[in-house]
Amino acid sequence: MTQMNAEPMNPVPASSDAVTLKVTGLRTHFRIGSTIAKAVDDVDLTVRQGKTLAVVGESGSGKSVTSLSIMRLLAPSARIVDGTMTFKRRDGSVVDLARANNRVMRKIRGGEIAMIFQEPMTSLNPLYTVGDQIIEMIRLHETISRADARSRARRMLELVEIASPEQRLDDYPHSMSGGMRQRVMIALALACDPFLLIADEPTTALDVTIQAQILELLRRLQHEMGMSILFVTHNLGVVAEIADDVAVMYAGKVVEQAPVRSLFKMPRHPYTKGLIACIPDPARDRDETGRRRLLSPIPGSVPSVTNLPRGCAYADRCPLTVDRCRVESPPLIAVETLHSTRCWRHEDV
Ligand SMILES: Nc1ncnc2c1ncn2[C@@H]1O[C@H](COP(=O)(O)OP(=O)(O)OP(=O)(O)O)[C@@H](O)[C@H]1O
Repeated sequence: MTQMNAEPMNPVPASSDAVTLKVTGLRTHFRIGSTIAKAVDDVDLTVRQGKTLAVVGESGSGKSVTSLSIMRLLAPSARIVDGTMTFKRRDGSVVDLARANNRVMRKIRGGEIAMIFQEPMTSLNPLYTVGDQIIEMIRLHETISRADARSRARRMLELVEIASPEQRLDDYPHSMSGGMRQRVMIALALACDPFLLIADEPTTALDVTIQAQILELLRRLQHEMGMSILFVTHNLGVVAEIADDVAVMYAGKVVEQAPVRSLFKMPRHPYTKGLIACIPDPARDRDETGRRRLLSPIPGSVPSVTNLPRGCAYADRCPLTVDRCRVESPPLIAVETLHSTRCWRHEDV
């Protein structure tokens, strides 16, 4: 195993309850002509230090807009209209990312919070060698000679298990395979030893064996570097592999957040329960005679964020809906320490 440093680079504090990022009441809306799309509407999230929070939900539920809000990389038509995003910085100070000025955000982006995407070429420039891109990233955030930055860049490639790292530094991204480019993007993201890594569907486009290798790599790097990870995915199977905590999003809201075991063992929102029932399981999905049983998909579809209902956005699809659900949107209710749900009927789930 390649190891850059035996000690965690961001040592995890004794208290496992230390929090790297706390998002409270985040609302990010888009203006489309005279219509308002409430892409993110009252999101609460907690990323614990040194832990992975997976944000899971169907397409369009607001996962990417949440991560882009944290990075403050939103499209010009988007606006953070409410909420706080409290981030603990490297120097121990605390900043509200919703209100930080652009100069502070430029320091934080890449240096303290890094992001990786589904498509590595979103981050990699095809015109520059891999080495030049990592060196430039390091020198943007640190006063360091080119030679020292190059040797750090080589160590970063070693860390992400790329063979012959010295030679690979001089390669262009297009000469590499998809899995290798993903590793380079991770090396680029981690070059400045971030406190928080936001990974937006980083394994979705890869085939399953490469996907498993990348998840394993992220787990190892997190252990060695002590960083927190916010992992965006629509795949609950991946969540089970990588997460410590899970936030389930639906129509712009977090409808349930819990430690991964509690969430799978005792989901307290009907939507989470429905998602879990959709995970293929060869043992469960056969009847007594060994015949394949059909999976039970959730009926209906997610309401449009330009026309959300007055009460719970899941009411039309939910088997537990009562009158109250259609008129009053439930708040996030704590059902246990670290476990909360947005459901009036949580006791009956
Ligand atoms: N630039 C934009 N202008 C208008 N609406 C947008 C824009 N970007 C996103 N949205 C809307 O915001 C909502 C949330 O989108 P988001 O990309 O966060 O979903 P997601 O959960 O990440 O989905 P996916 O898994 O497909 O990436 C969607 O309804 C989407 O159409």
